[in-house]
Amino acid sequence: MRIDVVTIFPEYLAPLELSLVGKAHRAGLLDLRVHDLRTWTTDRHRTVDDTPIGGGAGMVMRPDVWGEALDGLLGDDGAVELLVPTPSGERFTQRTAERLAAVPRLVVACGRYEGIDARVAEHYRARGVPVTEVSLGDYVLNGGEVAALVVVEAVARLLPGVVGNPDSLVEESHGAAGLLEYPVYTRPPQWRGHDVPEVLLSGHHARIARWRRDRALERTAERRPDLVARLPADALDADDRRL
Ligand SMILES: CN1CCN(Cc2ccc(Cn3ccc4ccc(-c5n[nH]c(N)c5C#N)cc43)cc2)CC1
Repeated sequence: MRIDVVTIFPEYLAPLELSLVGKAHRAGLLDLRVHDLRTWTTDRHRTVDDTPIGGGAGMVMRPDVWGEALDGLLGDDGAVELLVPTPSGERFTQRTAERLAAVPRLVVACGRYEGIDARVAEHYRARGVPVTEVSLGDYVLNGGEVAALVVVEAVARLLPGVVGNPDSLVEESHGAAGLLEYPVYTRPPQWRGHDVPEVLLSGHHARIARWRRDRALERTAERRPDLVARLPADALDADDRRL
């Protein structure tokens, strides 16, 4: 999979050269390329923004500079998806990450200021490019770079060979079960007067699995009742319903 990230702050994406994503990049499992949007400016001040038409505070990113940058990165063969982080986007979820992990090429357009001129997304949609506008959540960031870091990491870890133990991708929070993750522990069994739950030391796998599911259900009901409400009717068995 190839991911191109376009930004006026390329150094913001430097953390992607660390850890798993960096290893995947170096191993050739992920072709990650970061581009400075100012490369495509033509004036001596390398201008990427202008005042908003219709008035309002702040500045808007110019369509012409973005067009020059994206024309070079987006074909019109549909094999490339344009991802635009924005406060007004659809919520980015694990389902989004799973879908994007199957896309051959992704171009992430990181806006700044008040955002990117709306005609940019409109133009590439009209040219048949799949364009997805995503938001990380209901809070305000200063630009799309943090979202790009999140998207690249969430997608890259789903690519074959990136995560050492693929089983760890199965039992994940917000995974197929739709529940939050159960609490995890490691050694020592006693730490500052806090003991690991006895059942986890029992070696009784069925009881451990039951305990973990119970804790996941309790956590989800307590912290994310919206996820419980979305569970399919057959998701909870009789044991679950005793809680
Ligand atoms: C007058 N009002 C009219 C509404 N605007 C709204 C607004 C517009 C842009 C920005 C800054 N910004 C620029 C590009 C960009 C991309 C993503 C995100 C982003 N924020 N939160 C998420 N979950 C994000 C994601 N993903 C923010 C971005 C902030 C606030 C304010 C002024």
